[in-house]
Amino acid sequence: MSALDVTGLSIHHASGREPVRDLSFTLAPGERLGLIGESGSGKSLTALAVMGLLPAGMTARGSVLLGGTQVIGTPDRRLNRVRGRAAAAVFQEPLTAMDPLMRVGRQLAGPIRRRHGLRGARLRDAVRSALAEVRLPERATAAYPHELSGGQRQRAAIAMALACEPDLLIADEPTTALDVTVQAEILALLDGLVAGRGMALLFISHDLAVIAEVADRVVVLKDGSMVESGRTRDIVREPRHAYTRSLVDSAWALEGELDRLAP
Ligand SMILES: Nc1ncnc2c1ncn2[C@@H]1O[C@H](COP(=O)(O)OP(=O)(O)OP(=O)(O)O)[C@@H](O)[C@H]1O
Repeated sequence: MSALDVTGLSIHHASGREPVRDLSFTLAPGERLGLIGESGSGKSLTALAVMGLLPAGMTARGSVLLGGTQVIGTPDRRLNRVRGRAAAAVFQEPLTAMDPLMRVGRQLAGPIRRRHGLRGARLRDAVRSALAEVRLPERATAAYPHELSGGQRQRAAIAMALACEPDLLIADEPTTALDVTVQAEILALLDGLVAGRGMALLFISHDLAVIAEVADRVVVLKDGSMVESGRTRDIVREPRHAYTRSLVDSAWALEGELDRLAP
């Protein structure tokens, strides 16, 4: 069974607009797929539709099979049993997933307790090892989210997503708000965690260089439609669509610029 099977997904807005049109892609267990496109191309709405979390006024048509469960048209209370286990998400701004008034350790304890039924000292140990897994120091347990740096907050949000032991991790621009060194650390962390746990990964970014680092295959979105898909290596070497070519050219131009400035 696929970790995710999206067929003919369209997203409609009450105004009559269709920000995502007829999108299809599949993710096998343990596979890593990148979704790339410029701002407004429909990447985030696709991620939300996969989780059954579209904002009010938006509806999805087509089919989204998440771990074998049809997401489209399924009531929230049933999807709640699927979310977390079949898929968990991390977003650009980790604070969206965190309660600003609750210490990090307690926030992490919630999903761990629900998933594993642990209490007391065993729960505290599990929280400690979840923090260690994302390379956060033990003292982060007692911190409020605003007391952590942006990179540390993203690590905590990743730990919360992983606490549910999902088969699929959806990462929507998880490094975009971070500075370049921290970005590289978070990417390396995600890479190791996804490999170590054998999770599938849907990685969303507007940055081809970032996608190339983590994804085996890529789907290119433009104005809500897929213009190209294939193995990342093939797409970087031989883009077929003019839009993909422009993404590849600008990624190489940046690389060239860095080479030129190198001592
Ligand atoms: N809640 C909403 N209500 C109305 N329109 C929306 C809503 N969310 C997104 N849109 C519109 O849908 C389109 C796709 O948005 P989406 O956020 O999926 O793009 P994106 O590719 O993720 O862009 P970015 O990289 O900037 O996040 C855009 O035109 C956006 O303005």
